[in-house]
Amino acid sequence: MSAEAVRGGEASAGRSPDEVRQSGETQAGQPQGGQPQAGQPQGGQPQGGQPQGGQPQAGQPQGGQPQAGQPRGGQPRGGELSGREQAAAIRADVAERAARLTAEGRPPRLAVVTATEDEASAWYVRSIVNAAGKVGIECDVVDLGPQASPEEIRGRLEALSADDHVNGIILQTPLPSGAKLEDLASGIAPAKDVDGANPLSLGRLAAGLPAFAPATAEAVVRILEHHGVEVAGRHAVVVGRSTVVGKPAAHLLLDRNATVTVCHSRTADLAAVTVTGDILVAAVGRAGLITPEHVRPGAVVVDVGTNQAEDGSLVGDVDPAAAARASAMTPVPGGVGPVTTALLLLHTVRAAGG
Ligand SMILES: Nc1nc(=O)c2c([nH]1)NC[C@@H]1CN(c3ccc(C(=O)N[C@@H](CCC(=O)O)C(=O)O)cc3)C=[N+]21
Repeated sequence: MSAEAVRGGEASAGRSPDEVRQSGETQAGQPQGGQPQAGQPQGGQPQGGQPQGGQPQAGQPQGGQPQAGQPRGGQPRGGELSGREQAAAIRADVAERAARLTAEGRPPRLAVVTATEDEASAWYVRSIVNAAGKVGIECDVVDLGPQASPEEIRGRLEALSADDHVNGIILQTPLPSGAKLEDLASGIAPAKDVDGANPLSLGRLAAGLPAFAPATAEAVVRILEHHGVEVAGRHAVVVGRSTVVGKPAAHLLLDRNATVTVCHSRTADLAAVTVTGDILVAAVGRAGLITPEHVRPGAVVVDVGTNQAEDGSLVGDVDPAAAARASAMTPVPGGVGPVTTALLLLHTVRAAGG
């Protein structure tokens, strides 16, 4: 992958993570075996659904007013669904939990395993190390280099899984050719699988059982919750079917009672499908793939893409011009990305028992 790299881009569908949260009984984010949960508020009910008090919420028609798909005369458009404040709040919570764990003599520790020179991945690793340091999580980067063999990577994951000092493990993507995340990640102990990459985690997620969700997929639904965007009963269209983002995001949305459609590179007439979405999630890894014509007027758009533009800047999968048609849209940078990193840290303290 060169110019384009995404969290879970379709092209690199070789990654996974997971978690779940049910809108009821089983909650997600809980590793098996009575372990602590993954980044999820206890108590079942997704919060953030509908704030009381009549404040206009992004992406929610007020009082029977225009629905997505109808012109929204007079409604504010182009609202921004920032992830920065939410990420800061999550990190503050993580810092408290980490301090408690450290005081108890069991400092939380995350291992980041990487075998790539990909720029987006390198950026993410630096950002994890940096953020972990600030919240009091110890972070080891295990750089195996782009020539690492699948056996070598798997061996490391198994050793880290067996290491009592390590609470969380993330295997960065992309991987060297011939190595497949879905394959290798089965070497990550489910209780330490903080980016939900082990196929067991994804299976549990799909089955509605507790598991860590991929941080990026969880960030999609958390950002919607945070901004009070109603999900239940609405049509969510997810573009991209990677194991790290598209598929798990679809499951998380389904768990929150959305009606979910998943599109991909072989979808015939993509725009005809995406314009039916009240909520549109773009997780493909191609800059500008989603144009204004793909967006239902009044829809809420979540842009998961982190593509490097020719000038080196970071751009999403969604053409910024689409914001004018949306009632609200996540920015890139400053949207899903910061929440993703914060959730990975939250999963780590959860895995550590905090
Ligand atoms: N197993 C695995 N899981 C991943 O989730 C994963 C991965 N491998 N490999 C690499 C990609 C990349 N990725 C990003 C996460 C946050 C930002 C992020 O926070 N970006 C900032 C801005 C960055 C900038 O300004 O350059 C933002 O959106 O505001 C970016 C990229 C996760 N990835």
